[in-house]
Amino acid sequence: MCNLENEISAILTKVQKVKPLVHNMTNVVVTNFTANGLYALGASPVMAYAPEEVGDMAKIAGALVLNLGTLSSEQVEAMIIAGLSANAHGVPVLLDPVGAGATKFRTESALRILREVKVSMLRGNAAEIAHLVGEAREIKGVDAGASGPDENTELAVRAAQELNTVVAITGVEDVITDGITCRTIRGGDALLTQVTGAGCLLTSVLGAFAAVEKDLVLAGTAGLAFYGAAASRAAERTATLGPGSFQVAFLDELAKLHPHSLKGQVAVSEVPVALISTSTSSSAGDALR
Ligand SMILES: Nc1ncnc2c1ncn2[C@@H]1O[C@H](COP(=O)(O)OP(=O)(O)OP(=O)(O)O)[C@@H](O)[C@H]1O
Ligand SMILES: Cc1ncsc1CCO
Ligand SMILES: [Mg+2]
Repeated sequence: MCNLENEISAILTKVQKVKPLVHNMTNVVVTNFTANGLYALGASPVMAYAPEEVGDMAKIAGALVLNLGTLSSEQVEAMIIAGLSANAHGVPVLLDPVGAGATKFRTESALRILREVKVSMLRGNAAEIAHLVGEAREIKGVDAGASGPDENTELAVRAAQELNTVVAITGVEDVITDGITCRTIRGGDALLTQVTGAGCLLTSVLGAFAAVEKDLVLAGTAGLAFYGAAASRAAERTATLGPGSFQVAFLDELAKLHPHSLKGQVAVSEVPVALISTSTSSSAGDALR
């Protein structure tokens, strides 16, 4: 498993070297945090929304991130223009279906984008992803409800197979899968749930990793692992202070990430997909502890 750690670390180094341009069509709540988080990581953010320009911006980006957090029908149309341009130019498209399941418009818009655009990676909390495959799970606005199974490997594999994309489900434990390879990533800190946009920034960070690595399960594993490591380190310093201090420390820790930052902070496990489809999953040992 040392090999996996080396491969993951090399992707971080590549992000820091290439500084990929990430085109974000995101929500009004998290725009500034997303830009600052991408800068901290070493990437270049740009936000562009006008239907007249999104096609041109998407084609020069390293990745396009579509986030439905404060969507309007006009924005969905612009996202489809951007997505099709990205598809035509080989630019990976990431979708964050914020609040899917909370309203019909959100669920239908996410499904429409998945139908009309080739989405490379879908990242959401368990409730959002569940609603996209017709499984009802408690969702409170943009937050996953407390109920539901602890493990999301089965849901992630099913979603990846049915929606034909790489799926990342985040929560206490993160999962990433293309329906064939499946990994869980355990790290981070519950303080992330008290900072708005921790999930939205994560999707954009995954965009930066996808921009430099074609194997999207590997890119996603790296993005999830380093994001968790930065959060764990920030929480070590600020847990007694609160979410405001944590948010600032988290940006600082994203900027300090280096290839050895995962040590002792994050556990990555391979989960055999054959076991997932027949029963609830079982993890096959920690890879990075
Ligand atoms: N209880 C927890 N303990 C540790 N890390 C967590 C916990 N809950 C979520 N996270 C981490 O928080 C980050 C955001 O995931 P989350 O599932 O909360 O996204 P989200 O619901 O889409 O967030 P938002 O919509 O507010 O941006 C991920 O890195 C995830 O691993
Ligand atoms: C709070 C909130 N509402 C719509 S988007 C958003 C940011 C976190 O998803
Ligand atoms: Mg979210």
